Amino acid sequence: MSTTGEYDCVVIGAGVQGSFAAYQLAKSNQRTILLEQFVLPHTRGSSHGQTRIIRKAYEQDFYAHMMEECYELWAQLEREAGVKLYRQTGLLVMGPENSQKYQQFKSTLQRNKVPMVTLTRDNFSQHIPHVNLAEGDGAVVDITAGILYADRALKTVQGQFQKLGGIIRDKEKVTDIEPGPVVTVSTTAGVYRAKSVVITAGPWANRLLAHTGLQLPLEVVRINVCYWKEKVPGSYDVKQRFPSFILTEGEESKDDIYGLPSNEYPGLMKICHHMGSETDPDQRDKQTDRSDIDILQRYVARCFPGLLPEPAVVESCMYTLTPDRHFVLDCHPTYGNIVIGAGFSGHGFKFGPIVGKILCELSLGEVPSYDLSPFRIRRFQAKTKSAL
Ligand SMILES: Cc1cc2nc3c(=O)[nH]c(=O)nc-3n(C[C@H](O)[C@H](O)[C@H](O)COP(=O)(O)OP(=O)(O)OC[C@H]3O[C@@H](n4cnc5c(N)ncnc54)[C@H](O)[C@@H]3O)c2cc1C
Ligand SMILES: O=C(O)[C@@H]1CCCCN1
Repeated sequence: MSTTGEYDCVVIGAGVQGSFAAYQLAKSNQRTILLEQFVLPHTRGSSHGQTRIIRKAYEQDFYAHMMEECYELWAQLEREAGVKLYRQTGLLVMGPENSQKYQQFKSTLQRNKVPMVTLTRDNFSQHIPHVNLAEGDGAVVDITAGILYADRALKTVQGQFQKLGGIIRDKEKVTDIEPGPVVTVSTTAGVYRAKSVVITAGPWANRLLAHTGLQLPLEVVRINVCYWKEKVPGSYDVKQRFPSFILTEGEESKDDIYGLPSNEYPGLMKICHHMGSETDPDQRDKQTDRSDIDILQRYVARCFPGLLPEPAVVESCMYTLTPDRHFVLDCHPTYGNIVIGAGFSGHGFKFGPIVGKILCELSLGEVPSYDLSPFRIRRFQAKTKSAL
């Protein structure tokens, strides 16, 4: 059966960003439809899984600043829906004391007056048992950081969107976008017309943008999401107040290694490498490279003596990376009523509520609440191929 409809806005892609954009649009009284290619909930994109880190500890002030309001928006959603989405764990940031990256994390926390604790080599093991701090590494804790219950968050925001009258159509893949003052969106089941379209297609962003003559410099990588078994159950448990952590650089890798306390699978701690191997999003499981797991095994053996240095569970997820690892939040350069949220580069979940708000503002032609210069498409210059 074919469906057609007229809307104020069509949002393409029901991951965390599209779901929050749709919710914000519905809150602004926009007749909104959210289209998703797979049956919801699914594990084929970037927003699935039980947990994500939320933090203000960043190298850049603009992220720490956006997170101020974002924490409030998460709390607002929790109150509105009567669910718990956030749990404070603190975030331990470790890295070579003299490296620029580690120092930037530390100074951003200080400048933005984020409650924090600096650990010395002497008191480190008293506060963080069962972890070896590498020689020359410093350690600070962002006290306000924690974990978000990701799957639950997605379900909640989609539910709130529907309560506001929003429509979700899953198992409905967008196959064409025809730009114009009224945009026509064709799917495997129908045709929709809307004053504006928001594209939040995660790893598939360039597939959709191809219909609009735009390609962004995005690289899709597969991440092996590894869980490691505690030798003594409970050693790294969220209930024992073990924190989440980020290692900014280590002996094993120049890229971050990060972890979350045991929570979703009792007795298993999640530790991953913040980089993976390139993949086609439709062929994710054909990418079988395990070099990230090798790096992690060496790291766990060196620094987490209470874990077995072999992953007990490996799941998959994808990052959509921009060259500078900053997001794309912008209007299409040729068609102002096509709004793009893409390239969340493996750190976008925590920003969902604020990304949704910004994409809604762009879609309504309002002045965005934040300076979007780090997120504009024009920063890519020569790398952005416009086929028009
Ligand atoms: C292993 C891992 C760990 C992470 N850790 C953190 C963390 O600790 N903290 C944090 O803040 N962030 C983290 N992130 C990043 C965060 O999860 C992502 O930035 C975020 O989920 C991206 O959401 P998205 O909505 O852009 O993409 P997606 O979730 O991929 O959503 C895009 C959706 O669009 C749909 N779609 C695509 N094409 C079409 C089409 N043609 N028609 C209809 N629908 C379509 C897809 O099916 C998909 O559902 C992590 C990511 C991974 C993979
Ligand atoms: O966004 C985050 O907070 C984490 C940090 C480490 C890499 C993966 N994403």
